[in-house]
Amino acid sequence: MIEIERLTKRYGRKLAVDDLSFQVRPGVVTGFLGPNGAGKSTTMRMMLDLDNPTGGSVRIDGKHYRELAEPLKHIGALLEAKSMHGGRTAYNNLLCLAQSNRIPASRVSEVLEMVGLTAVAKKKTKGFSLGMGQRLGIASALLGDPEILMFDEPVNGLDPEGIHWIRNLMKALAHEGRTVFVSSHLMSEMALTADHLIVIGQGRLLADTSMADFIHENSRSFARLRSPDRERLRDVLHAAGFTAVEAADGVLEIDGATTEELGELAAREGIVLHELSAQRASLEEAFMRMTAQSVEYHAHSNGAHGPGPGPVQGWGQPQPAAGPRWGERRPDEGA
Ligand SMILES: Nc1ncnc2c1ncn2[C@@H]1O[C@H](COP(=O)(O)OP(=O)(O)OP(=O)(O)O)[C@@H](O)[C@H]1O
Repeated sequence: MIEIERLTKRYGRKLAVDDLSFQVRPGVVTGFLGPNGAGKSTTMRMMLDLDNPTGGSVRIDGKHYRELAEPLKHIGALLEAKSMHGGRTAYNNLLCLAQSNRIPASRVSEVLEMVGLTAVAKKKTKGFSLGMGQRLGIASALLGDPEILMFDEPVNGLDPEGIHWIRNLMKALAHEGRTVFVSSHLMSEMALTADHLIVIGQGRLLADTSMADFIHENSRSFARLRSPDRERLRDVLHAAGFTAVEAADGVLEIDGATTEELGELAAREGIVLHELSAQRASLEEAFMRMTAQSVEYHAHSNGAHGPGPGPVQGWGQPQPAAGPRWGERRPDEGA
């Protein structure tokens, strides 16, 4: 278990992490999300005692990192900018780490095998590809067989097979009862991997919730109906008390009705349907709605980014209906 309490980090005038409190629990994969510059890496560095907090604390299994005698046996981490000694072989890089934590040398071969690097164990790491470097970083995280694992952007540089492998590895580690904390910019990947989410924006906690609730609370769900008899369908829906909105492709979109209700209504009225489908936003859309107000860097473009944000129900308080999204201009930015 990782416990973050009132964690704060200030760099000069920049408040990178702002009074952040949350816990990362064992047995599930917890995703760590936030727009660029939200403070994720700073938070992760403070978790590993690589950066000193301005205020607040991090506890790893109830202790501060520096109180852990052999930290690799408690927490293993893959950080984005993991530095390995390029002049050493993969094996020797891991052996040095193992020796400093009184981990038997036999474990080095074991973790190299686990990450698929046995064949290049005796090669110097300076020639490693990004993907091989990631695998070696993951091997170093697994070295001490720790109960807590932290991965910052683990799929960076991995090919589809590698992405599949790391996804299954994280799930398996969580299934064994370990604490798994992972950050990623790849929303589709996060949606497939994480059970729980911690979302931050501008250093502050925006959400601490299950994946399912996050998507449910931050997205519009509606039904799509397509019929060659659209006008009559619209009248029938209206008479039944449903509001149908016509989308650009001529499909009717109806909020607040189940596909069962709508299908049965159409059948009763003898209306042919060519499509009847339930629509639910992706994690990416939900994330963009949730974090719209806290995106630090905005690209200047004409912003072709799918459906615009509608009213959002946040955590106990209503969020602004339509904030700037990635690729959009903020109202105060002028032409
Ligand atoms: N050493 C530093 N000195 C000054 N400012 C810093 C330093 N490290 C981070 N920051 C600032 O703190 C904020 C948080 O940065 P951080 O790298 O933690 O964000 P992040 O969520 O990991 O971003 P990204 O998704 O882009 O990796 C940013 O505004 C960043 O510019």
